[in-house]
Amino acid sequence: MSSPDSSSQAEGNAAAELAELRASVDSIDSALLHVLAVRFDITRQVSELKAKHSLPASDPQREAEHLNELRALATASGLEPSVLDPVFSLIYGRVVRSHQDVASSHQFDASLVAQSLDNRKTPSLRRS
Ligand SMILES: O=C(O)C(=O)C[C@]1(C(=O)O)C=C[C@@H](O)C=C1
Repeated sequence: MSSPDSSSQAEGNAAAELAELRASVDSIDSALLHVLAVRFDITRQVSELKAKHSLPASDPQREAEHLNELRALATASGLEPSVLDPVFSLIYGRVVRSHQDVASSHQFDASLVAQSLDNRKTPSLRRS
């Protein structure tokens, strides 16, 4: 049987090992966050491009094809491919919403410009 001393030492070792593993998890999460921020920065440019050219916000075929490529990559990296589905469904959902928001604000801007051009055409009512 282990003495109280050796079991508290084992607990201390486990706590130290857990802290070390958590530090690794934390740095990986920071890297993930950074990569995600860069991805959203690029898809923000896609939002602008799609809004400017009135392209559809969502492209299910591109999503399906890309997800298939990623599934193959996941398998090759020893990852269970199904973990990708909820992650990418969330990412695509967010991106499509951003595309829609940017498209609406472009439409709003365009209608304000049209309105102000229209107002300029309307003869002003002058009092005689
Ligand atoms: O590639 C596009 O057309 C995008 O809008 C980007 C993106 C993505 O986040 O990867 C987002 C939405 C589309 O449905 C497909 C892909």
